Formats: sequence, C-alpha cells, structure tokens
Amino acid sequence: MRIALFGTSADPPTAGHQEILRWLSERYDWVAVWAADNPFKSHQTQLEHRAAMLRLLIADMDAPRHNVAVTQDLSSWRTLETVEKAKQHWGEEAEYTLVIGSDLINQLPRWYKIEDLLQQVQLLIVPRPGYAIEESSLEAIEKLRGKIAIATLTGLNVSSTAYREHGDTEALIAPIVAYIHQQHLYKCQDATTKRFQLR
Ligand SMILES: Nc1ncnc2c1ncn2[C@@H]1O[C@H](COP(=O)(O)OP(=O)(O)OP(=O)(O)O)[C@@H](O)[C@H]1O
Ligand SMILES: O=C(O)c1ccc[n+]([C@@H]2O[C@H](COP(=O)([O-])O)[C@@H](O)[C@H]2O)c1
Repeated sequence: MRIALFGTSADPPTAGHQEILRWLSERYDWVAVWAADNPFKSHQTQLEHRAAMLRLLIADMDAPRHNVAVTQDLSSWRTLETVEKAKQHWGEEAEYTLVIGSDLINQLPRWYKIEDLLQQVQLLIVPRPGYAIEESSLEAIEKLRGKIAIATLTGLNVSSTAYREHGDTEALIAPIVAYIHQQHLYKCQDATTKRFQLR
C-alpha cells in the first residue's frame, strides 16, 4: 500500500493545497492530510479552526477514488512523530511518501531528526512557482540519505500568506471564505481589505 503524507499549516488551506491533494489521489492508494503547527512559524488561527477548514477543502474535492482523508491524529510539530503514528495506523509494511512543496527544500535539513525521518519515507517535492529546485539543495538532502522524487505537477501560484496579507480570496474556495466570515477569523485581514476597498 502506497500512502502519501501531506501536512499543512492550513492557515487557511488554499486551492493550491486542494490541487496537490487531487493529484496525489490519482497516484497513491491513500492520501492522509492533517493540519499542523510548524515550529518555524507562528500561526494566525487556532489549530481546531485550521483542521475544520481542511475538512471543508476535502469535502469540496471531486476525488472519484475517495481516498483522501483528513487524519488529524497524525498532527505533530515533528513530522518524525507523525510518521511513527502513521506506522501504528497503517503498519510497517506500507510505503510512505512525505509530500512537500519546493519552498521547503532549504528548510528541510533543519527538521527534527531529519536523517531518521528520511530513512522512513520517500520524499516527493512539488515544484512551486517562485521556488526553483536547485541541484545543490537536492544534493544536501541526498547527503542525508533522502530518496527524492519530483512531482510532474507544478503547484498553483497561490499561498496562505497571499490571503492573510493581501486578502487574495482567489486563493481560497468558497466554503472556506464562508467559514472564515462565519467564525470571524483573520479579522485584521478583513479590516485591511475593507480599508483598501474604501480608498
Ligand atoms: N501552491 C503550492 N505549490 C506547491 N506546494 C505548495 C503550494 N501550497 C502549499 N504547498 C506545500 O504544501 C505544504 C503546506 O503548505 P502551507 O500550509 O505552509 O501553505 P503556504 O501557502 O506555503 O502557507 P504560508 O503562506 O502560510 O507559508 C508545504 O509543503 C508547502 O510547500
Ligand atoms: O519535523 C519538523 O521539524 C518540522 C519542521 C517544520 C515543518 N514541519 C511540518 O511540515 C509540514 C508543512 O508545514 P507548513 O507550515 O509549511 O505547512 C507540516 O506538517 C509541519 O508540521 C515539520
């Protein structure tokens, strides 16, 4: 069984995350996604809300194989712990692929016990606009004995930051925009957007 593991800050989740999940769904037996805290970042919204938005993102997906699920109990600051939990869930025999965007390649060597982590998973890198994949960065991961594959998909040119900082609602799907308004999330962002609109 080939399992794709995809963790995201989901602050908020975007159409870019959804496209990646759709692509993975067509290529893996099972796709597990979860909302996580990232030790290198601060987050604007509570984890519970981010997980709820991720569930809306999956519910909105047209994945005919129905093999994508939010598996929130995998969530951890440390992906090594996530993989340990995944192994308890699906067993040692399954083949695990950790999915990251190309923006994380340079940060990856600083992750918790990265060599241990890279021994237990394959790494799939999704090219992201604005984040070229440099040979030297790949070599650094290979030195840590990482087994790398590059996805044939290039991610959309959207990000959670573009929504948080510039109110780029095109990055989001409608049910998540509705949830954000209903729950009064990203209020500073709303105020900024309104000020822009008033000018
Ligand atoms: N458009 C995209 N193309 C390729 N990879 C992406 C894209 N969006 C997110 N990812 C990858 O998905 C994972 C989760 O990303 P994350 O939730 O941090 O989204 P983000 O848009 O980068 O958020 P932020 O702007 O808050 O950093 C990371 O591995 C990231 O590299
Ligand atoms: O294991 C680590 O040390 C580690 C360091 C930074 C990020 N991560 C994980 O990387 C995933 C993507 O993070 P993000 O913030 O880019 O969405 C998410 O599952 C984080 O928990 C993991």
